[in-house]
Amino acid sequence: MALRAALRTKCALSGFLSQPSSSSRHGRVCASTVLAAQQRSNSTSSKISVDFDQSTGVAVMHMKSPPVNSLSLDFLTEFCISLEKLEMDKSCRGLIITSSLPKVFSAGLDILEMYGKSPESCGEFWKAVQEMWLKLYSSNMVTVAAINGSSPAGGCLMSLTCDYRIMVDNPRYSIGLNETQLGIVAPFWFKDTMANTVGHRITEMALALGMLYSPAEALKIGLVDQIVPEEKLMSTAEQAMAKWLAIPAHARQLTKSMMRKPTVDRMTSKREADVQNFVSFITKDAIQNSLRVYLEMLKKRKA
Ligand SMILES: CCCCC/C=C\C/C=C\C=C\CC(=O)SCCNC(=O)CCNC(=O)[C@H](O)C(C)(C)COP(=O)(O)OP(=O)(O)OC[C@H]1O[C@@H](n2cnc3c(N)ncnc32)[C@H](O)[C@@H]1OP(=O)(O)O
Repeated sequence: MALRAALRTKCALSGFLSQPSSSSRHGRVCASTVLAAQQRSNSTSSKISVDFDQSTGVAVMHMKSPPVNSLSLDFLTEFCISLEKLEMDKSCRGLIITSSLPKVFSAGLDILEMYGKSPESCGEFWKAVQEMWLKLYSSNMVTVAAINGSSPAGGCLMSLTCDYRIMVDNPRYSIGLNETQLGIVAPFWFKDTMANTVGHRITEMALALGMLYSPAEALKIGLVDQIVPEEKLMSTAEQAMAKWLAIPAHARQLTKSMMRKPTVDRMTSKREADVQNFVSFITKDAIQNSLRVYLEMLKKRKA
């Protein structure tokens, strides 16, 4: 409810995909300049910026929340607002999600939202995570993840909700659902999303061991669809997008829904219980202790 209220308030306050301003009142301008301006629009919030090209119907969402694009409540709220607005704009048919930060696509859920927080805060946070997943996994747009850095846990989940994943081929980057390494358990809908992509057995091993894969390994198991050099990432994403957009929209959307609906329905039917499960699990002393140890390890690794 809090997320929905925040979405309503923010939507009302901010103009999204701000109308391109015509510069004609400042005198004569080149027609192609005006056309280009009319065909592109930009929206920026503190953690997300969106470039929308009306000539292609494709928006690029840049995650820009240093240091690691962790999915905090604020980040998720902004993310969902941006997504909802794009979804409502009938001229937007495709979305590419990428990171503006070097080396990191997204570090996954913000651990500080789960550590030392009240049950109420944890519950609100979890609802926002559910909302992000639901919106992305059932989006009518073609969604492409352009993964230009590490993408553990919730970052991997975000990528998995997209229709197509392209990752930069840099062995320093990794991707996977590594929750067990933090002493926590990926919820059933994280597991379902991964199993729908790479199959049951690979998911079982990957989750149990908290596996993080290099781009080449991720390609091998089908966790990503393509790996490319960094400089080719966006052009490859645009090419993939064009291929998906060439399919008649109703046929593509119905097929997507047919493939994903059982997973979406399972989650939505258990949504409340899932929040309760998360809150009671994450606030346990033993789990809080595991998160503390993991946070300390992250800090030590840095030192
Ligand atoms: C049976 C019932 C089950 C019910 C369900 C119950 C529970 C499910 C619960 C939760 C599911 C959670 C999914 C998640 O997403 S958990 C998050 C997992 N994420 C990670 O493990 C990533 C950790 N981070 C890293 O590995 C690296 O930071 C990374 C490779 C992403 C980047 O490395 P880099 O060297 O560039 O940066 P660092 O120096 O490591 O980090 C900089 C800074 O950022 C802090 N930080 C990193 N990740 C996070 C994060 N996820 N949340 C919050 N903060 C993060 C890091 O500590 C550094 O901070 P500081 O030292 O500068 O203060």
